[in-house]
Amino acid sequence: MSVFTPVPETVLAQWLQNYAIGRLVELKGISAGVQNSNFFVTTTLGRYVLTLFEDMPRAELPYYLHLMAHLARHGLPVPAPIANRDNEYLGTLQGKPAVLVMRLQGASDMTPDTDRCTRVGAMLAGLHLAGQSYGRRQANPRGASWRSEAAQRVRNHLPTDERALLDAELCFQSTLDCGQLPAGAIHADLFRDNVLWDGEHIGGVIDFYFAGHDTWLFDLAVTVNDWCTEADGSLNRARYDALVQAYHAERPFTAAERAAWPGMLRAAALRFWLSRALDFHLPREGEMVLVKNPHEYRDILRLHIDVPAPPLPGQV
Ligand SMILES: Nc1ncnc2c1ncn2[C@@H]1O[C@H](COP(=O)(O)OP(=O)(O)OP(=O)(O)O)[C@@H](O)[C@H]1O
Ligand SMILES: N[C@@H](CCO)C(=O)O
Repeated sequence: MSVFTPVPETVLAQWLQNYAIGRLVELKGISAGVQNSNFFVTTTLGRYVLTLFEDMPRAELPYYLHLMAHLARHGLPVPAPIANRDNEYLGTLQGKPAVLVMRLQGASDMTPDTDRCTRVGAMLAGLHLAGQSYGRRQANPRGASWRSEAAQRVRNHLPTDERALLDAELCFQSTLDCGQLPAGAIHADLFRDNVLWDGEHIGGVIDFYFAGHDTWLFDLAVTVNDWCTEADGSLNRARYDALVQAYHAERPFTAAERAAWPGMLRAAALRFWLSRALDFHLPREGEMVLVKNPHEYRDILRLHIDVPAPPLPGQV
């Protein structure tokens, strides 16, 4: 259930008068999603998604909304936010920050084939290149400093073997120098459930609410860890090759990126192990978070340590 704040039709119909998108025809709560309240909204002029932000600080929202607008303007299948009559993306509805975005076509695919991995790799490279001209900057909210701080909060709740793994990994991560890696606006959560497929095409890339400024390689590692792993955490070589080669064809890897890659796959696995372990061991009272299995990402991390991924393509 992911309508945490109900919106009566009469209230929405009134609120829509702040916009130039016609009159309300239909309002329907969306059952997927665990962070915010989402609704499909149909008006006499089109189909939209309404999001009420439940916990996110209002001051951080413009970065995400303007990034979505920027990427949509560059032709990426990203939902463009709708400006109201005051020319603002962000409004207030039922006391919560609220936004309307375009509703995109398609449904997510949790068992993608190599063709779909190829399309995702190429799209991610395009997203990074288009993001180069985005003027705003906000740090990755789950970047290296968050990871150190989250590890300190969770470590005493872990069993001994996991604590040893965590300590060793933090020590390893502290030796990595990412200063030479190309960076920019990244999605940072490009999991399979955040891509909508419309036939063979990507109809939509959604959920930009973990986006921020970080290395492009970190974004690729997050994506590979979700799209190219088997249930036991091991890499599926065919999907891996498809995704990284398609990315490389659009935005060739640098020598520094090829050297940093094994450590970056580990950093990306650590990020989701930590966020899931925090939600599991230290659930925040009053926050509505669906707890995902932390062991999945602990195991992906272990496998990256034991069996380093094949090198990225490019000149050695
Ligand atoms: N622009 C859009 N066009 C079409 N469908 C959308 C759009 N935005 C969201 N959806 C649908 O709403 C569902 C929930 O959205 P989303 O995943 O962004 O929820 P959330 O709670 O904000 O985030 P989280 O993934 O962290 O739970 C998606 O699975 C998708 O089906
Ligand atoms: N993609 C995250 C959930 C937050 O969007 C995870 O699988 O842990």
